Amino acid sequence: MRYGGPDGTLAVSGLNLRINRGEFVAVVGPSGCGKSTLMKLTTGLHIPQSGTVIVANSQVTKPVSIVGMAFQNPTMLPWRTTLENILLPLEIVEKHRRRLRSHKAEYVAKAENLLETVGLKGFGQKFPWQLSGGMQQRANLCRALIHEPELLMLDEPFGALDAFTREELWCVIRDLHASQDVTIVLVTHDLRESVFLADKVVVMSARPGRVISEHVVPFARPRQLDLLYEPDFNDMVQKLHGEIATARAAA
Ligand SMILES: Nc1ncnc2c1ncn2[C@@H]1O[C@H](COP(=O)(O)OP(=O)(O)OP(=O)(O)O)[C@@H](O)[C@H]1O
Repeated sequence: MRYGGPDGTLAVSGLNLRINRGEFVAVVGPSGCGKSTLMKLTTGLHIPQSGTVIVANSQVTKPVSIVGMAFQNPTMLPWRTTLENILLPLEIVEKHRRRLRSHKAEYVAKAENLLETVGLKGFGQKFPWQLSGGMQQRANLCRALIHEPELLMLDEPFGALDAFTREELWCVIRDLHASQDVTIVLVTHDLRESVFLADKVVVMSARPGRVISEHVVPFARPRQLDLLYEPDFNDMVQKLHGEIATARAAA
């Protein structure tokens, strides 16, 4: 995938990655290696000049509707309540749009249920600007999940949060993955986050990005935050750190 025409930036090249249904995969790598590009290729926001992207057995040629996305900065519409923001994707995805009109109460109940799951019970009527950064990020997750996506793409969703809020949200994501039949791809700079959450951590090379290694995370689920202090956990984090440092140096 190259941006900006034939002389533009080659963001990813020779990138091969297979993700199984229901799997939780974290993607890590040096800054600017093409992690976000990989997300955009997977969701059909960009179409590669060569190579193919296949999601749910179909080649991606346009934005994929079975996907939910959450990025670092929650872009909530300030004039809509949190609940109305969460319902927004349903107004966009054709399949849901018609149903939303006739079954509004059902969808509102679902949004309220999701708000409760992420610890925001009763906050649906607040406007986004009345919520803290961590609360907005939780609401952002609800919005990504409202149409029951089969694939959830998370691009640095907790990057802007303090360490405690981030760990709380790791647990929210962990529980969502355990309770819903959803495949999750998480792009992150935080190696502890990748090892705590994922089934498999994929390391990318420096730009143009390709996969240089894949590591199965051996820790049993459900994982508790105590795991962060286990020697085996820290060994794995350190190993990943070393690989990324080497990939950066090779650039
Ligand atoms: N729309 C675009 N137009 C031109 N170049 C782009 C565009 N988007 C990304 N790039 C370039 O492609 C390369 C890969 O970018 P990408 O955002 O995918 O990397 P990343 O690994 O997500 O970066 P970071 O770790 O800093 O978040 C970078 O050199 C970036 O400058």
